[in-house]
Amino acid sequence: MKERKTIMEVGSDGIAVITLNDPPLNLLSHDVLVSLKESTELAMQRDDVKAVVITGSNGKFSGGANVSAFGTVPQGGRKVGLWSIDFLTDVFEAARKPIVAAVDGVALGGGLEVAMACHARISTSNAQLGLPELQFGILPGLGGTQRLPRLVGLSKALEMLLASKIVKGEEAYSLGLVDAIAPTSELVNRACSWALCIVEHKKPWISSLYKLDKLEPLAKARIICTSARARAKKQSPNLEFPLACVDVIEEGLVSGPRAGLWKEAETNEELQHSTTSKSLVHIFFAQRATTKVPGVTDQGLQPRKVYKVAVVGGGLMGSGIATALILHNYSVILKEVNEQFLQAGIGRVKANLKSRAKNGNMSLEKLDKTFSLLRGVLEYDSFRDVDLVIEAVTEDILLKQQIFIDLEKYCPPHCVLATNTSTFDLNLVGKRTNVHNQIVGAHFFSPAHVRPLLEIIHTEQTSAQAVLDLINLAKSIKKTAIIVKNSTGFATTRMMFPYSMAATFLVERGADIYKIDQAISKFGMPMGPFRMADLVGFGVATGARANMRKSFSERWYDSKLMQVMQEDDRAGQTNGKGFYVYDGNRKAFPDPEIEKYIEKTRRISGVSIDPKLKSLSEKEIVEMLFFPVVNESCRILAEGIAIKASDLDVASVMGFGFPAYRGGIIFWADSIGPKYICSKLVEWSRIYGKIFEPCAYLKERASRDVPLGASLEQATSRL
Ligand SMILES: C[C@H](O)CC(=O)SCCNC(=O)CCNC(=O)[C@H](O)C(C)(C)COP(=O)(O)OP(=O)(O)OC[C@H]1O[C@@H](n2cnc3c(N)ncnc32)[C@H](O)[C@@H]1OP(=O)(O)O
Repeated sequence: MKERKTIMEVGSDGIAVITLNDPPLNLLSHDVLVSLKESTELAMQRDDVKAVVITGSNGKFSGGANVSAFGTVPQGGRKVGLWSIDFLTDVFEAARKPIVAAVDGVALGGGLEVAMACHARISTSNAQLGLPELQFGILPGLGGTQRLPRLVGLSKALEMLLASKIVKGEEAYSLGLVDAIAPTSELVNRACSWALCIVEHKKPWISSLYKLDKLEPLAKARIICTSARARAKKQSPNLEFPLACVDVIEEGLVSGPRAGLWKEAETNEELQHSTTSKSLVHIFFAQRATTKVPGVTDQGLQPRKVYKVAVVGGGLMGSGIATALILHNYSVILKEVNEQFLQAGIGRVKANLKSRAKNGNMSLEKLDKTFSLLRGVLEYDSFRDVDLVIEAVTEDILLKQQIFIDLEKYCPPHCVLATNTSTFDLNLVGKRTNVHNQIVGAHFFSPAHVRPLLEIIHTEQTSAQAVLDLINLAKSIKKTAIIVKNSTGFATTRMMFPYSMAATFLVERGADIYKIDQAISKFGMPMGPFRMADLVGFGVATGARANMRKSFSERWYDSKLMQVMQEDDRAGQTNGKGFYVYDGNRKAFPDPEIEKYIEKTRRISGVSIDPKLKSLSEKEIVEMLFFPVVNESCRILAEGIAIKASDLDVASVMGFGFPAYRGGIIFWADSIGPKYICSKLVEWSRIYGKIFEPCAYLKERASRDVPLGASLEQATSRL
């Protein structure tokens, strides 16, 4: 028998408790909404029902609409406004009996919209409430754009909507989004009592849609909308949907909430079919798919509990990693080689915490408590009871090898031994040990306590348990992990090297540094390759570059530009002079002087200006920088280094800031088509050589017009 999507129980007090019942998240599928409608109508008809309480099974109210159904035609066809206006507004909110929401767990998107259409809301203090629809490039579609501003005020609503911000129950209460807080064990009872109080006129019966007290006067509201638009444009100049969100809210303020509801429904109908929304939905699922790892997560293994972690090396990476760990309540030992380095490392961790406190993300009391989880050491003696070690010293293979010899000697047998490297072959790192099954790569991105990606690398010999333990640790420190096979540069460093290489290749042949950076920023990257090189610093990653050059010599373009600049004491943002010059506030300015370094580099390399490359359009610049990245990503897939294409999408977005609304590198490439990309690479490789030559995987997919993101099985089934 088909399980019912809502369960209704009528108590002796005359309250019908309707429970959304589609675990784990009670997503609002068509079936769930139909069932909610039927149960609500039944409750309204029954004479023994005085009021209704809506709640969710499995400790969760609802995670909102099922986003995998976006853009598809729902069962029974699509009628704009069917659920938002015909049901939630005209049946549910207009009901003759009061309805109270009892919110635990999550009430997100459509889930919160159902709760806001109720006449009161009781929540637990830890419940998570929000309208994160904009993270999918759509607007709330069940009246959220109209009800949220009327419950919490326009400014707060815009802040929550435009940033997809989720608030906890306590904050929701202080904002007026919920009417009372109750512990989980008493939640439904409290909601029932509240509903009875409404029936007995002891509590107000409020329709959120017509609430006025929180709304700013129209003239002020219009100013707020105008500045919200300006902020949204500045923050995401390529995106239309944040502006559409403000328009829809404003329509409701100017012409009334019902007009706002219609505009919301019509706008959403369009947005759901947009490429932007499809790309963002893709990234959402791609991110969740990263930790489904054949041979690891399908083996019935349980992750071991990690109590104590050691970090070797207190430099920028090590201190960032240690910060990330203590921020998530791990006890951490930080090891350095001498007192001076140790104090510097500890100082960096403290500075990281202080900067969080300064930004209001942490109280001073919490800072002290968090900092107390860190202990600095100079010897390995205290490594005897650690569960996991992360080595994070400079990219020096001999040093790393020595450290792993020591780790084998001092750490317990179960201890996972991770190396934070961006390029080195793990077998080389552990070459002089006998613990290859425990060695795993943990490639963090700097600053490690901020950036959300972790690349986990395994060799043929790494045990599934070690990988699983690290996946689990990543989850607990809120990192998205992609799992890849051991090789030089792994997936992330390798997929991006052709990007900066192509950029300098073009500049040496006449393309303008600042025009390149501008084109790439306009495309949606946080900054262009030269501004990025300045930020990272020229001296950083020299060891990594040398290693990459050795492994990929046949398609490596060895530009001397940075070296020439370094010889003249230009090191990037750190010393105020790189491809840009910087003022005291770290503001970057183009520098005409740069031309002399480029000319010197041209003389060294024997390269001359190419008129075609000197006058590239912005579109051509984007293609010449990113198509080589697509090409290298194809090699990575062909060699089985990444498990699936969507992992590279996640890596490009979370590791390098590739715009999520383009879906990640492979998704974006497929939106252009492998045929076009391959034809361009063929054309450029004929003129400019190996660095642009398309690989066999790309050529083969292009010739058969099979998407690059299709798995091998999918690709084969199209034969
Ligand atoms: C009409 C409306 O206005 C439109 C909407 O409602 S749009 C949807 C709004 N809702 C959201 O944005 C919530 C998105 N989901 C989340 O943020 C998180 O999943 C969560 C906080 C609810 C739960 O997090 P967590 O417990 O870590 O579980 P998580 O792994 O993310 O999700 C569990 C499973 O549910 C799936 N899932 C979660 N939310 C989903 C959604 N809204 N639609 C479809 N699938 C969803 C995940 O893909 C995952 O599937 P898997 O097990 O096959 O990998």
